[in-house]
Amino acid sequence: MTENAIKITGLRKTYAATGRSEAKEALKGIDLEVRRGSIFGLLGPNGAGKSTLINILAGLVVKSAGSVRIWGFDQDVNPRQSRAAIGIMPQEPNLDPFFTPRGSLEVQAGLYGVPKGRRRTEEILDLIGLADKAEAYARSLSGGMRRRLLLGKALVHSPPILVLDEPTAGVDIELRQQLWQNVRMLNRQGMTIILTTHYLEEAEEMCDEIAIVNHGEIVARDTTANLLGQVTGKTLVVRPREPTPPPAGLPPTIRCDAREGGTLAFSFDSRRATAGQVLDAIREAGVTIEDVRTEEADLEDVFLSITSEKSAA
Ligand SMILES: Nc1ncnc2c1ncn2[C@@H]1O[C@H](COP(=O)(O)OP(=O)(O)OP(=O)(O)O)[C@@H](O)[C@H]1O
Repeated sequence: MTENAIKITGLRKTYAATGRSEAKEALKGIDLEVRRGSIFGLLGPNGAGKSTLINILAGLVVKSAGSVRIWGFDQDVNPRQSRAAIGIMPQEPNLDPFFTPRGSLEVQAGLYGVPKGRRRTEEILDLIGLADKAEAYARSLSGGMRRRLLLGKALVHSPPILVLDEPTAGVDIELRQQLWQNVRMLNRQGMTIILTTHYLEEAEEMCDEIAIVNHGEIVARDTTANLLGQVTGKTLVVRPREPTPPPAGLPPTIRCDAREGGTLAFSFDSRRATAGQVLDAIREAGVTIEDVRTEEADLEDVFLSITSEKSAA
């Protein structure tokens, strides 16, 4: 039987009350399994509990209840092995400004007890594209280089699982692509990848499977394709040649709302009609189309469809 990369059961976290704030139940009993070898997306809005979950995996936050197994090691029974099985690229660059990239990687390897003969410092410098900056002080590195160094630090102990916490927030396109190339390559070599992101497009492109966390609970857990397939509502935004009110005479399956700026938004269910059929219906209803664009499903749509299904059930 194959062990999962991660197996979480009944995980709860309540942050204690402080003088200023009330106690906060950040995780309300999470069950989650992540398959070995997958690229797994953990999605959710701000404050959903993603960082809390990741920090528990990293051993930085102490859970209130439940069990966490990392690469088969129970965190409570084998804390050292479970910590060694995971590498975390944190959200915030927490680099010592006086270390060089080579120095940072060496220190990190030392912290994980990697013997000198088994360190992969030069290989990692190459991978993250910092070989020519190996002796530069961290404070002289660009934001993008710092991010890459954080990825390098997460890899020094050759963990089988890599966790990336919002790796592309505020990152330019070039760095984003480089980062994803690296991640794909590591995954091809067998590494399990877990990433959090706010961007559904990114998750759609990268992840095999996704869990959506909201208010400390998992509200959806499926393959990416299945999850996106749940969003069947589509919208065509039309700019009419002349100012036009929402036309009468549309089929009942198409809804029309007037938007600011004189555009009309036509919403329909993609299981019932194609965009071409909707465009025909719009023309038949007497609208002359100057311009048209589609609105793609985003994380919000997935949330809306999931929560409305739950409340309708
Ligand atoms: N140290 C803390 N003490 C008290 N409450 C906390 C602490 N850390 C997080 N919280 C609260 O727990 C909830 C979950 O926060 P968490 O940071 O895990 O969410 P998140 O999904 O990672 O959000 P983001 O995307 O903004 O990082 C939030 O309501 C947050 O205010």
